[in-house]
Amino acid sequence: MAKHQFQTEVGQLLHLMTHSLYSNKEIFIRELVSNASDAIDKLNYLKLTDENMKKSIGEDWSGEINISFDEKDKSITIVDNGIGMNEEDLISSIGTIAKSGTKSFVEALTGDAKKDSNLIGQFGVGFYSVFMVASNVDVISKKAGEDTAYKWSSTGTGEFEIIPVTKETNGTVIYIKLKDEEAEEFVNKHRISNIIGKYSNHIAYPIFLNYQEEVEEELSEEDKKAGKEAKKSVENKHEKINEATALWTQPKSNLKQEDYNEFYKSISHDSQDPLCTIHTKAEGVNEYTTLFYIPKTAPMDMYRADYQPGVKLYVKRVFITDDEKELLPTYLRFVRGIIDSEDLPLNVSREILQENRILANIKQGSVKKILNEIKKLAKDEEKYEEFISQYNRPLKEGAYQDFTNKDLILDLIRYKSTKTENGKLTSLKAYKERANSEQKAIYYIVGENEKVLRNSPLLESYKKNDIEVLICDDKEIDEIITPTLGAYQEWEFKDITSVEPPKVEQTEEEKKEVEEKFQDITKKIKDILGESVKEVKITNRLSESPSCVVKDANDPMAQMAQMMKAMGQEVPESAPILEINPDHEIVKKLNGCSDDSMIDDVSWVLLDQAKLSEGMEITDAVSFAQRLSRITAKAL
Ligand SMILES: Nc1ncnc2c1ncn2[C@@H]1O[C@H](COP(=O)(O)OP(=O)(O)OP(=O)(O)O)[C@@H](O)[C@H]1O
Repeated sequence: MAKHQFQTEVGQLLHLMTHSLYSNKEIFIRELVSNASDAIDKLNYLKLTDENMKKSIGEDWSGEINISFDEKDKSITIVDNGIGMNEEDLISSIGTIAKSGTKSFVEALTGDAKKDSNLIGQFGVGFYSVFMVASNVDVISKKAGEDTAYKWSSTGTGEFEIIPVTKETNGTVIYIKLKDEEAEEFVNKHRISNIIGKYSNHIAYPIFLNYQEEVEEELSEEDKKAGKEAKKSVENKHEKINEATALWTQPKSNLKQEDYNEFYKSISHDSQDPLCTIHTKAEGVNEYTTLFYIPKTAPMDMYRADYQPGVKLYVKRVFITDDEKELLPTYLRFVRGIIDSEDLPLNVSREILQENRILANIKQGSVKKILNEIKKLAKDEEKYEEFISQYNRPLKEGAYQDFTNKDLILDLIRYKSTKTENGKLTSLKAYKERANSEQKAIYYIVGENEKVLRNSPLLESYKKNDIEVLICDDKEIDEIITPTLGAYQEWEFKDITSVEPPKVEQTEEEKKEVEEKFQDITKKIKDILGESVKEVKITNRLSESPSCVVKDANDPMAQMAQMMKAMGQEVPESAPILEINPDHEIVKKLNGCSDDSMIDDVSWVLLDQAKLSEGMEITDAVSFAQRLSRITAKAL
């Protein structure tokens, strides 16, 4: 008898399952049935592709799931004739954490039972949900093609044990001894049938419910009159309780949204209905069916490098893989669903898949279809807000990655802007429609804090000229992606921190005159600030602020830095250009000032407060405070 300790995270998880996640307990049946169906999928595939396996399990083998219950024993048993597990599989699949996601699951728990139980499937910890209702679980399994069977048992506390046992056929038996307080609810024919009907109706294999029922003999009228007593006997029932047809093979006209929703829940483990359902049959050069869903809430692992892909590949209804990230481009990794191809060979290997032309066509068609459906969704403002709140970021990735569909994706992305308020967003199309047709550019500013961006002195001249500026406050992605976007319908994207400000009414002569007037002071400030600034110059982009900092657009190092950032490398910030406002009181007075220590202090304050207004860090906060005190003292 071999005892094993659960890995720490499994231990934590089990503790949570048994103590905290008490709402929606019924999903344990869905999770176990879905595992059984996956196990049959795997063997089905081997039967079709591996002659030895076909011989070993027999030509006539076909997958099925059997559920039985025992009222006296307070137990439910779920049996499948799928691929099964050997000792190693049992340890690695249901003892240790096979997937790194489980740790994040434990970390992501909110304490809200309903939300937390919704997380269960997303992290692939489905099996453990059984401990919400079980006091003891035995998993008896024999791997197809092997001789020894094993029994895994656990009470869901610190450890589990595995022993060899005898079992004739391949597959897995899950014996669930229910906690006393759960038995009444779940050891019940109607309850089990309802749960299966709700979550597992379209599992592609038959699910049978086996139970015993006491039946009374039907008496004839004569016998009744004669007072004969009806004999009672116990009958063994074997009833199919699901449709057992792959949902996506049915014509759309036969399916209700309700059917689609339940199927979605069974494949995604999400407890919410999907935001959008896209069912397509493609006929022509390639024949295939796709059924895609967009979840209401983005999958928890969307920003993890080891995210689980959400699309399963089938060939002629035979499951091939659910672990292929190439089925859709990475920016659509939130999409859930299936692709079923009529043309791919059954024995496709991963290598073949990656360079397969048929699959490439399917992928291309699927992306177009999904993007067009999102475009349709955009017509419903409320629904689209919901969508954008979850998926604006992956769409931005798409505009960067997917050159073919860039224009379509740009139409789907939404932005904050100086002309939107209260969390409302704008499309680029609407931006363009609002703008003066002479503008011919889309202006934007990037940073990490919306409030700082909205108050940036750099916006002053745009406001004065009634030019809208996009507020890109998702810095991590906007900073890399926006400069690479090029143009939207011929209007180039322009970063306002590195382009000339919009024109103000000023002749060349007037400009020259002002520059000459401030020539000495700008030189003095540059001498004081030294390497901290690249240049100091007079600007006409400001109205209320005395100064601002901008990037040097023509600096080849700045372009290089942009490229390095896009490749995920750390880049040292290069010195900015300090621009000062000749119409501002401070600058005017500074120009006539003869107190050198005052000029020194004010020069640094002009630089530091301009940096602070852009949300940048200043090098020496203590000196900044001291300078302000000195200036204030003199001014009083
Ligand atoms: N009935 C079964 N037959 C064969 N293997 C099984 C069975 N049940 C579970 N397993 C194995 O145990 C693993 C863990 O199952 P679990 O339900 O915890 O997660 P999962 O099914 O991989 O993920 P998810 O719940 O997201 O689908 C499975 O991946 C599978 O390898």
